[in-house]
Amino acid sequence: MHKDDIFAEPLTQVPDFCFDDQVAEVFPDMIQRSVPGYQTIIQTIGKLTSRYQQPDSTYYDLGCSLGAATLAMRRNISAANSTLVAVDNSKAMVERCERHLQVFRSDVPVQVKLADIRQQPIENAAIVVINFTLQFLPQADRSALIQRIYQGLKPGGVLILSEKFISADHTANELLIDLHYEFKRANGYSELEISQKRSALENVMKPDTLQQHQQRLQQAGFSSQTLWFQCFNFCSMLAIK
Ligand SMILES: C[S@@+](CC[C@H](N)C(=O)[O-])C[C@H]1O[C@@H](n2cnc3c(N)ncnc32)[C@H](O)[C@@H]1O
Ligand SMILES: O=C(O)C(=O)C[C@]1(C(=O)O)C=C[C@@H](O)C=C1
Repeated sequence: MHKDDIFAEPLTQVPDFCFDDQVAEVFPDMIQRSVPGYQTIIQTIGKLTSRYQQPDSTYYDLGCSLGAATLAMRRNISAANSTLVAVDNSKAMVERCERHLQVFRSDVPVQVKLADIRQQPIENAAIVVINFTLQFLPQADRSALIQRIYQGLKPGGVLILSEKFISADHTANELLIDLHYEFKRANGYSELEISQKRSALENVMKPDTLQQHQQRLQQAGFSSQTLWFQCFNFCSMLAIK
């Protein structure tokens, strides 16, 4: 696995973060060392897939990157006539995702698409996963996507939404951010790497509060929702149609 040292040297100007070749190359190491509970979330997406699968359905992974969640879903689908659709608008990610999926054999067909998730039709879905991707959409576009997902889910279908979040409570917010930085330090990132990555993400990743997410899911029409994972300022939610 290639080590993420993208922000290790001082940069005169830190460019906006983007999912280019350089990031795609180190992504497994980057996400593992940056997102607390990432492995737990991926494994649980697998468990939730075996629980909520339905025959004759489509499964979506929106913002699939290298396909970690796609693979976890695919490994756990046994229902007849299932199809997976994995979507990402980074060419570097999609190319690697396709190669990655070919390494493991499966009878469940996967379509990997280079596209904007805002344009991806959602139809006949048993499960839709958006793992740490909604946070990269302009805030004004988030509700429309969640509404389209709701409409594209079958009755009993589920949305699994993982996000970094902020807290409206200033003290709590500072604490969770600080604990996240401590996690990064413990995983070998230097102060310089942490601060340059923060600058790179500042303009491109705008996290919502948990309340905003919960309200958005409710307004879309989901009959049931729960936070099933939280570690520091990272969480995953499940919403059922
Ligand atoms: C943090 S990564 C997602 C990680 C991945 N879901 C996983 O579980 O390993 C965010 C991904 O979303 C993609 N992305 C961001 N905005 C997008 C958009 N509008 N349409 C499609 N993909 C998008 C990026 O290219 C990137 O690969
Ligand atoms: O490194 C951070 O501080 C993050 O916010 C982590 C985060 C994410 O939440 O998606 C941001 C970008 C990288 O793609 C991987 C993880």
